[in-house]
Amino acid sequence: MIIDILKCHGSGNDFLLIDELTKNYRFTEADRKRLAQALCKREGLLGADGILFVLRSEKADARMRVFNADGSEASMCGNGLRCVARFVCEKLGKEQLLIETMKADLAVEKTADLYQGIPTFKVEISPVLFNVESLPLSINQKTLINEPLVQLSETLKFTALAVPNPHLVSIVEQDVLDSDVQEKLSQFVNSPNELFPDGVNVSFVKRLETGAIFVRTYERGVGFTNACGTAMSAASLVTCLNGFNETEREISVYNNGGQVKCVVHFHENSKKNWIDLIGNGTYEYKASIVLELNKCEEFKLLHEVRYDKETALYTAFQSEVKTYLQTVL
Ligand SMILES: N[C@@H](CCC[C@H](N)C(=O)O)C(=O)O
Repeated sequence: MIIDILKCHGSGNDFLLIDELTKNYRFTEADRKRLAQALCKREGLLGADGILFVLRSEKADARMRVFNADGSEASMCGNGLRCVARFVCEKLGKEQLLIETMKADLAVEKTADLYQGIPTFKVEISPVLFNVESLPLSINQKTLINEPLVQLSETLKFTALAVPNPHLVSIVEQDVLDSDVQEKLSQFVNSPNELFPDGVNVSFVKRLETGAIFVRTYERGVGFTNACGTAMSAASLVTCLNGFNETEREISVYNNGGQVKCVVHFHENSKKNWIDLIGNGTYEYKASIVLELNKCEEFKLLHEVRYDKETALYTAFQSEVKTYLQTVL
């Protein structure tokens, strides 16, 4: 069969988007898993952090399913949702949409360019859950908010939250960021272990200045990525809880793939808490691949159309971010 692929990224967190909104591919669950494992391989012809399947929805404008590079399905993907927001907005000729995801229907909209010429989208990250069962995290307490988790570290403090995919966030200093602590700890919690039976996305956060943070994430099912949208949203919220940033105010979140903005809407007794994640949805190329679904690894690339202009604009933005980061990290 022939499958059309759109290669896109949000903050350098890159995806293969497959359109099932206007095309009838009819994948089984096993096909989706195999496609993710085969097409996302970095040493292969395509390579990506995950696949975004865009489907029809009965209750929203479209539905997004996200599969990590290892074939596991995630409940949410913030950077991916921005790419899906752009794709569906352009298909339907709209600027505001509702996208169905595994656990919530989320509002997305086109917004002012983050940097000249960069298509920018604001997406809702919710629900926000602190009860440890929602990750799940197996400890004898209801929540873990800026507290030690001695099984992982004797010195670091962690916050565990689901937005709604699971995140473990620690605010650290530069020496810890420069060390191999994050990699070792992330590999442990993402291998069979009793603390996080389903694994967890692990983010280390460095405070840069008021209203600005740097976030690096080891993603469940992938490894270190340039950026993780739900992690940057979760990290922004954690810095508000720690009193470093303020809710309802824009926070610049820097990452190894660029920068996004987050606005945290969180109030202790509020019925609904959420985070606005604002950033690019950049297209890299369109391609068609030929494969047999039971032999996904053996696919052939038919042709490619590249989006050179917008890719170049994003690269210019990234160099500005890198220059800034060299002065603060
Ligand atoms: N990169 C994503 C999150 C993708 C899913 C994650 N690896 C998980 O398994 O929860 C994002 O931008 O949020």
